[in-house]
Amino acid sequence: MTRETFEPVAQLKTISLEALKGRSADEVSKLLTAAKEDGVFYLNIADDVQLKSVTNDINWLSHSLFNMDETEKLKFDVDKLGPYKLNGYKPVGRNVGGIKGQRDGFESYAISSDHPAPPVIAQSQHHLDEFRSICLDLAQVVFETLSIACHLPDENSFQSCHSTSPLNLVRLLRYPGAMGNQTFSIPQTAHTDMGSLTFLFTNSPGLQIQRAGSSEWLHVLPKTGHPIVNLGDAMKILSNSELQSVLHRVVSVPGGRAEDRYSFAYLMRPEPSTLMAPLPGLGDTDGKSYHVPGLGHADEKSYNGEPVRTCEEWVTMKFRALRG
Ligand SMILES: O=C(O)CCC(=O)C(=O)O
Ligand SMILES: [Fe+2]
Repeated sequence: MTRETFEPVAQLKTISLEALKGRSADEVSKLLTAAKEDGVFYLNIADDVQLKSVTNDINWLSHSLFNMDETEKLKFDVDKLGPYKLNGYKPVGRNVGGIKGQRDGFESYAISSDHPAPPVIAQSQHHLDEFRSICLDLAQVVFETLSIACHLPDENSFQSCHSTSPLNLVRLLRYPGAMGNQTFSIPQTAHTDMGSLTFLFTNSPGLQIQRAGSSEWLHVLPKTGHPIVNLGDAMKILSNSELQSVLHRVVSVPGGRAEDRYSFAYLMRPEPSTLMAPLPGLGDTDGKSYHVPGLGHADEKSYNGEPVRTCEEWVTMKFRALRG
């Protein structure tokens, strides 16, 4: 496989976690630019020994889990384990694919709360807890830095609406290589993530992004010790579109890969009761009044012509549209 197969390459900013923690003015401004212009960046955590070890553990879990028999995996069907799709297995082909008429080409397993799960997940519980806790710490640094850069007061900052939301999840993914090897295919269709921040870990190329206003797809190549951090729709809405959510997809390049592609991510979402509208200080709702049956307290406001929903209601609505 040649590197040329994965051209053109996205030149993303690399943000140093250490420099963010030290509140380096240059790094704060670099992060803000990346969040405004790209909605995605590499986070340099290369020196973090604990994270290196836990990513190995999660990789092991992922291989063990996906190597189980399909019938075993389907006993934990994500669509049968709760409305928010926070736990369980999605087989290849359940979603639409990236090419018209084709289905998706990846299997995934969502893990959030205590739920019936294969024994291998129970065995990895302490690794999962460690992984979540590290990602929450990383997210806190990113939220605090972006809040400072956007001049947000503590009480209405990005971190104020994120703690350990029950809507957060770990997602393990496997893209079977044999399926993608014959022709160009798009196993994961173009989408923006619905939540706030996604910390994506992978050793394999295949991820592409498209910048706003461009039709060109750019490859995001994996970088050891650097999770890829995406901003999702929630950050765009909370920031009144000051910050971008990035459009991305996963492709298979002909002849580029015979082996399976693995990735895993920690997906962060706001707390369930957070209103999906700009944070005070970054914008305003339309001031129109809506009555939306069943939406309780959110019926007074609208944003961009849509009723303002809580994050919980909004996640449910997004999933209905995705599977639809
Ligand atoms: O597998 C990847 O690299 C991307 C996964 C992704 O975009 C997602 O699960 O939302
Ligand atoms: Fe995504």
